[in-house]
Amino acid sequence: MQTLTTQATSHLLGDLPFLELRDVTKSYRTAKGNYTVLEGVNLSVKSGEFVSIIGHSGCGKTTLLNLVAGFFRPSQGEISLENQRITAPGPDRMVVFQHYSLLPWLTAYENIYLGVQSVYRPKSEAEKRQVKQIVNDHLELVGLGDAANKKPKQLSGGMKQRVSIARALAMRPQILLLDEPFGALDPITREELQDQLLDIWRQSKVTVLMITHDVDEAVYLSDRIIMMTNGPAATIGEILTIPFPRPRKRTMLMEDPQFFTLRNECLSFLYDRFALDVNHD
Ligand SMILES: Nc1ncnc2c1ncn2[C@@H]1O[C@H](COP(=O)(O)OP(=O)(O)OP(=O)(O)O)[C@@H](O)[C@H]1O
Repeated sequence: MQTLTTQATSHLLGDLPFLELRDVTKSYRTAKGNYTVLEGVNLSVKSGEFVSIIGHSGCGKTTLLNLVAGFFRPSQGEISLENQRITAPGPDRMVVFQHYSLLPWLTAYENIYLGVQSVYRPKSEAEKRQVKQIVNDHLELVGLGDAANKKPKQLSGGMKQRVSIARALAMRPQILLLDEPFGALDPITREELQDQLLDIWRQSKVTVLMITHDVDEAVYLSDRIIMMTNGPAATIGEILTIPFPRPRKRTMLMEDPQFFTLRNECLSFLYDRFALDVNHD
């Protein structure tokens, strides 16, 4: 077991604190007063780690991701990346949403180019060539070199999501924040993209924080699964470490009894210990 855990986490880049959430509370101001979504969230993520967040709808997963992205500030507590407090969005933290958010009038290439040039602001011809190279490299990375000149309406859902991931990665972020990235895709495309995401993650060594509602997906992809309690004032209820070595092979994992033990731990957390009261008013 010890060997397995060491193998499984050997891709992590050091033991220094990377992303840290300390006593994070977030309240929204509403017409009925303050609504506390998250309370006392503490989390430490290592560089290169793949962490998934699961929890019932409305418990505050997107709020948590938005706080790390810097779209909002915590009401209390603090979030830091490499000991620098996060106070605003930045190219070191890129978000990929469920619904692609590509500009429909631009090609796949142009969608990525727009983001990259806003970060690098190339002036000389050499810098412009470098930016073009970065865009092409990332289109290749997600296997879309041939679709560079297609507009979003000419791409499938899976291809659009790959453009979104390429666009985010092309900014060379330290953290990739994925908000249900495969939620809108059919099951086969979803599995293909999960495998592709694992390849990309291994190549880019980016740290990933991903929200998902799919327990199998979380167990297959993650180093750790963060399980959120129900809101209001949700917090981290439990953290599950996934000990499978990498690279992982889906077919082998699906035959491993430990896969089902881990999956059942998540399901029991969600549907026994933190089941939603569907009969509430
Ligand atoms: N800007 C806001 N103002 C007030 N309330 C908000 C705001 N944003 C989110 N909320 C509320 O905070 C709670 C948590 O929302 P959030 O989107 O973070 O949950 P979630 O776990 O990501 O949900 P889902 O899984 O359905 O996407 C919800 O009750 C939501 O209505």
